[in-house]
Amino acid sequence: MPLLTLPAITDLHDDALAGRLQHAIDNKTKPLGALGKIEALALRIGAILGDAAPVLVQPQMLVCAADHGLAARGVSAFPSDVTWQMVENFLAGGAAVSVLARQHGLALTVVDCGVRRDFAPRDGLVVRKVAAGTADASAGPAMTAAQCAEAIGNGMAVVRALPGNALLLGEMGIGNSSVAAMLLARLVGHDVEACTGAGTGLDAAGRAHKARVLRDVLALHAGATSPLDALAAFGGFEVATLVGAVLQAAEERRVIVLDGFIASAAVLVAQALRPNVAQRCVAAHVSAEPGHALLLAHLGLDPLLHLDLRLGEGSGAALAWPLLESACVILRDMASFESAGVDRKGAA
Ligand SMILES: Cc1cc2ncn([C@H]3O[C@H](COP(=O)(O)O)[C@@H](O)[C@H]3O)c2cc1C
Ligand SMILES: O=C(O)c1cccnc1
Repeated sequence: MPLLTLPAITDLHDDALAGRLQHAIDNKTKPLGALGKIEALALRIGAILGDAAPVLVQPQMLVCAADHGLAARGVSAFPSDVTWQMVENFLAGGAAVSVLARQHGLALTVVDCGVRRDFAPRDGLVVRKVAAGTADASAGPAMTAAQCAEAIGNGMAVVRALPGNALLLGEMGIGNSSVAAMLLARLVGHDVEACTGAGTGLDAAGRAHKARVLRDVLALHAGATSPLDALAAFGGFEVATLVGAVLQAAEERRVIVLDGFIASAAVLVAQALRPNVAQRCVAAHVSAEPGHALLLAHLGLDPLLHLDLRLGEGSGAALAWPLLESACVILRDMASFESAGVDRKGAA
């Protein structure tokens, strides 16, 4: 009996639709290609939603939170308690992702995937706790295969219950930039040093310590080479839950909006499991974490924004959201040369 059945993700390739979308964009009242990357964005959203006049409805910001045993090894500038404190802040409406989600009309759902502290029930909180934090990955696997499967299944179930056709990815979990670095190093083959950044703000010595710890953890789990084994070895519950969320959203052909390094690491795992996932993705921005550019390049995704963000939470995805809406409005509402009676280049 498999622990979990992952959805099949079809290839979106559709020459007829791609042709219609390209024709629509090229006939808008502008020089060819003049809307730059917004044109590519419009083509992508149209392809994902299977519609030459796409409408984004009920966008969902999903912030998955959990704690990491590895945080005890001093790989973050902040203590693990910040994870639950920030969950409270998300729910109280005061965090960056809370205010940006409110500004842009994004429904915010926070998932307790494995935070060490329990939360009082309230609107906007979904409890899908696998355990109170992962085990220390420097001593053994962060999670068992069964826990990993449970978290992925949780992410699938959470998205299944959410309306809309767009999913924005967010996360919170002190220590999780280490998880993203190790997943990138293992699944793509980069040296871990190149994947390791300051996270919440380590200085040079702290970053060197972090890279040493991660190198040892990678060596301890040298046999964890498959996507699921690597995910179980390094964690975390929020990343695994996001993997499930991404797979479910991909199956349903929702537009998946990546945030920073950590949310993107969940997409890296999902794409390694199901190679058509990245077709459904939009990279909101490239974060200041050095691994993020490497990760996006591997996925073949071109980030919309370069803002030196290094926050996570889904904040960058929320900031990029208006660009997705603009891309759809351009496809739907902008006049064509014919409809507006504007002469084309070379017309008499
Ligand atoms: C106050 C505060 C708010 C945050 N919101 C997101 N993160 C971010 O920082 C963490 C990753 O960095 P590291 O691996 O160095 O711990 C994640 O929880 C991430 O979302 C935050 C971090 C802090 C301190
Ligand atoms: O890029 C990110 O997602 C990020 C970077 C630093 C800290 N937390 C998140």
